[in-house]
Order: sequence, then C-alpha cells, then structure tokens
Amino acid sequence: MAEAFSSVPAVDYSRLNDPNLKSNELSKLKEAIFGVGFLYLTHTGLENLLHRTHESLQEIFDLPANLKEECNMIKSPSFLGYTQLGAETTASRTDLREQFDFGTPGVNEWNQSDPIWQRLEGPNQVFLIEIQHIITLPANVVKYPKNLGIQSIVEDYIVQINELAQNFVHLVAESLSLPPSTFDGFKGNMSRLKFVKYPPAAADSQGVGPHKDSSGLFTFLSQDNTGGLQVLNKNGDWIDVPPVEGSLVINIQQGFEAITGGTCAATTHRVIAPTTKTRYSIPFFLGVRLDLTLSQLKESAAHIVRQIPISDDRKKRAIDVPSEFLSPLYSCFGEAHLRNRILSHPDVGQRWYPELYYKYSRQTLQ
Ligand SMILES: O=C(O)CCC(=O)C(=O)O
Ligand SMILES: [Fe+2]
Repeated sequence: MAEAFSSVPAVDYSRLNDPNLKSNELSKLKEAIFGVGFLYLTHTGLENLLHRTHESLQEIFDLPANLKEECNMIKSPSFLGYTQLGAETTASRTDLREQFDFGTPGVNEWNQSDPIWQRLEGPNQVFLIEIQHIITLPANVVKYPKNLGIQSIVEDYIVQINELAQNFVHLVAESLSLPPSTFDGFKGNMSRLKFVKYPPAAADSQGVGPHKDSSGLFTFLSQDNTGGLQVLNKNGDWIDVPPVEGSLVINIQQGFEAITGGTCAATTHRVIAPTTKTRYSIPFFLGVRLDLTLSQLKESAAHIVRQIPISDDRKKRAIDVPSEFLSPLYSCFGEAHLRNRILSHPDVGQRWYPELYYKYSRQTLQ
C-alpha cells in the first residue's frame, strides 16, 4: 500500500545519467518507488517527441467516426484498436474517454497451439485509417486523400519511449541496490501505447475509474496541461498529479509489484473528467512476460525481495499486498492480464473469448 504521501515526487533523468549526481538522484528514485509508486521523470530528452505527438492527437481524434470505427477494437483479439466513448468499464462504471490502443509492432502471430492468453500479443489495426482518410475542402469541394502518418507517429514514439523505459528499469534496479539487469528476464514481447481523449463532461465525472495498471512493469505517461489525474495514498486521500511541462509521469504496474513480492507496490489512480476543455494523454505500458507462472514468480520474487534493502517488517507486510497477478485463480501473468482486458472491454471479450467472459464476469459479481 502506498504511504500517506501528499504529492508526487520528481526525479531528474539527466542527473540519473550524470556520474557526479547519480547517487543522490538514485536515492530519490528509491524513495519514490517504495513510498509512492508514482513519480515525475524530468529532463528525459524526449520533450520534442512528446510535444510533437500531442500536437497530432486532435487531428487523429477528429477523424470521421466511420473511419475510426474501421479499426474498432472489436476486430482485434489482442485488444488493439479504437474504443469509442463509453465502451470501456473500470471499477464497474463507464469511463468517459475515447482511445486508440497500439502494440509494439512485429510480434509473432498467435496460432491454435499457443495458450489462449498469448493472443494478447498481435498486430496493430491502424493502417486502415491511413489509406482511407479523405479530406473535403469546403471552398472548392476538392477531395483528396490525406495521410496523417499515424503509423510512423506511433512507431517512432514506441521506439524512443521504449529505449528510455529499458534504461529506467536498469536505474530502478540500481536504486534498489540490485544489479542493473535484474529485471531484464521479466520483460514481455509486446508493450502497449495508447492515445487517449477525455472530452469535457459534468463535474466529477469518471474519465477513468480507480485502478492499478495491470499489463506490465511500469507506465510512462505524457499528459497535456489539463489536469485530472489523481493517485490514492494510504489514508484514502486522492492526491493530484498536476501537469509538469515536458515530464513523464511514471508508475509501478502490477507486474513489477508481483516481481518484487509487493515491496514496490502499484498505486491506485484515476482521472476525473475535465469540465471545460478536452484532455489528451499518452500512456505507454512497458510489457511483462506473459508466460510467467505463480510458482516461478514466487521463487524469483523471494530471491529479489531478500536482496532489497528494506526492513524485514516492511517486507513481511509487503507480501500481503493483494495483486491480480499473485492470485492463485490465474495460472500465469498472461491469464491475469487477459481477464483484466476482458472485463475492461466486455464487447471485445464477449466476441473473442465468450467462455472466459462468462466465467470472469461471474467472478466479479461474487
Ligand atoms: O490518462 C491518464 O492520465 C491516465 C490513464 C490511465 O491511468 C490508464 O489508461 O491506465
Ligand atoms: Fe492507469
């Protein structure tokens, strides 16, 4: 459980990479990882990329509804593609957001002999939009195809943020006094990137409801200047995560929580929908190995937890942290993640995994 923090700390990435300043900054990183589970990462060198990508979001979401529907997530057993406003559910309530989900390109296609959860990794759908978008100019009623270049925007973003994410995981290991490569063997084949739009809504509406991120190790979020993101502390207070220009907001996901035996806890967060302007955000979810079983995990977690320099008392308490990934109900991370996707996107779940949908939706009702 995250401690009773009252703000989200900032860590300077350029200092983490400066031999003279590194050790001081690693201590800040360690405190943020243990105490909050959320941090701002500043001076990443990705400021231009974030700015450029945010600039293209409005045009992408302003595409005609029928074009966005061409790549509706319902067509993807990997839960990749477009989700219209109101089609997503968190904490049993409807989220007021519209989004595109993308995955790291180039993963192997699923086939019948693979486990069912392996199907979470698959190809993107976005290409359809590229070739079909037609712009009509009202003045002279000329029609011409316009390529927004979504595919290259997405792939460029994934390459650059992924490089930072890999480095960040090494730095986290170092901050916990572990060898930098400690977590390398836990990385998944596919990470996920989302473009998200929260339109203005009535005061206190749910942009996205309270949740812990469940698809991987860490989330790297770029939010615009609107605000609305909040994280929950131990006292049950919602703490604002106001926009900090050019920064990334990084949080621990349930995969990393499970790998560290709960010593590094995933923190619950939510977004309150904006009331007067549209909010855009770009979360990148660094993927975790889907095939990791609970027993493998317990073994590696015990090994890692033993080496993490915190008090035995805190370690003991940490083992009790509840996590979907540590539930004996699921055979491996892949199964836990598939359940999460099915419940978040029930229409997609029902279409591609009808039996699992039936099973999991009954489990939550109990
Ligand atoms: O849009 C945001 O700021 C956060 C989104 C989020 O928490 C999520 O999609 O998991
Ligand atoms: Fe989240």
